Formats: sequence, structure tokens, C-alpha cells
Amino acid sequence: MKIARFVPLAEPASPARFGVLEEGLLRELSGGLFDPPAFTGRRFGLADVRLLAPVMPRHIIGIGKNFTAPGEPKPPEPDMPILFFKPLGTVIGPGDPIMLPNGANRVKFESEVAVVIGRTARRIRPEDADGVIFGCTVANDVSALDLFHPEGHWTIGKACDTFCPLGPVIDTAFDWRSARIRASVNGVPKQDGAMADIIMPIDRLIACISGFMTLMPGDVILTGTPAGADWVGAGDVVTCAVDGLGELTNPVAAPA
Ligand SMILES: O=C(O)/C=C/C(=O)CC(=O)CC(=O)O
Repeated sequence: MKIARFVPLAEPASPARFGVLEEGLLRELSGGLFDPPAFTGRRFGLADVRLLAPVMPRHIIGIGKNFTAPGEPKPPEPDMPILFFKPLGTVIGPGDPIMLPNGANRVKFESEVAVVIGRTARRIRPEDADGVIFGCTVANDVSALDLFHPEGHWTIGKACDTFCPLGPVIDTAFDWRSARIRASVNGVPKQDGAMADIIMPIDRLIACISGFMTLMPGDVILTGTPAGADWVGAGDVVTCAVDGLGELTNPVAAPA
């Protein structure tokens, strides 16, 4: 199932709801993301809705430096990956503007597979990790490198408002093991990477993270970006894509 969260354009003040994407139409669901699917009978064309981020997570956990460049030897898997958190104010949906923060001149897009957790998960073994994944979506782990702390931590540069576009859908049947991750800026291809180049794969990321914190339904793990992430500036339009999951396009806006 491919599940989107949306508001009908004709009912802009109405609450967000979920729908299953089938043959180009959204079949509206009556319940929440994790409820057994029950349909209201209403269908919406994609042109008639505003798509939102498909999930509002409690925790967003990011992973840094988790892909080798093509042709590079794969380093040994670390005991614990480079890990950071993004606050909830970073989450935006398809089409929403990425707002550049004041004083940031080195801002990058990073196209990634985002894993959405489906149930409370603590101390999960890698071989059980698929059982706690609800589905996958596309993420842009936007990063302001000039806001990284000079002594090492990435907290501020990863945490700016609007720095985590998610969407367009959560695919509950997606096979992350064969994912192909792409990105373009203003239509110019920038990233084209394969999950084969990941250093710590998603099952072991879930084992590592759930070893020290309880993952909750809806939590999102940004699993790292392949080579080719590049700078963006005001006026650019960035599209992150994962084959089979769809395209996530956001304009980049100057500081407000
Ligand atoms: O430390 C640096 O020079 C750069 C770090 C980044 O660009 C952050 C990042 O998330 C990159 C990555 O995941 O590979």
C-alpha cells in the first residue's frame, strides 16, 4: 500500500486525512496511519489535494556518512554510526519551501530512504528489524554545513525549521534492500546511488538505535545519503527521489 496524508484543496480548513494511492487516485481512509484500513468511499485526484508529510514523527533520527562513493572500498561497519536528531519543526511536505536560515551560505540537500517505524521497538535484533518497519518514504536531510559546530557536532545545521521534507507517500511494501536513490536540482541530475553502497544497512541501524532508545510508531530514521549531495540556494528547486517510492520536490526560499 502507498499511503499519503493530504487535505483536499476544496476543503482547505478541514483536518488532514490519509488515503491509499491506487491508479492515480487517493482512496480516503477513515482512520489513522496505523489503524486497519477502512475506506470512506471518497476518492480524490492528486491535482485536487495538497499532499502533506505522510507522517508526523515523535523522533527523527539521522545517520551521517553512511554511504561509500562508487568505486571506493567499503570501510568496516562501525559499532555505532554517526547519529543525530532533527526536531519536529524540520518536517515539511511535498512542495513546501525549504527556508534558508539567516547566515547559512553552505546548505546541502541529501536524498535518502526514510524508514517509518510501525510499532514500539526496543532492543530489536537485525533479523527482526523488518518486523518493526511500517514502510518507507523519501526524505531530504537538508543540512547547513556552516552551522555545524567547529568542534564537531552537527546539531544546529541539521535542525533548522523546514530541513526535513518527507513524502510523497509511505510504501508499506517497499524493499529497501534494492533501493536506488536519486536527486536533481533545477532538473540537473546530482545523485544516483544504490543501497548496495550503504555502510550500515537498515536492519543493523534499527538494531543499533533500538539498543539505546525506544522507537515509537511513526518515528523516522533517515538512513544516510549516497555520493553527490550538493549545495542549494534561494530559487533552486530540489527533487529527491527513490525509485518505486516517488519524487519529493521542494523549492528553496531565501531567509524570511
Ligand atoms: O563533516 C562534513 O564535512 C560533512 C558532513 C555532512 O555533509 C553531513 C552529512 O550528513 C553527510 C552524510 O550523511 O554523508
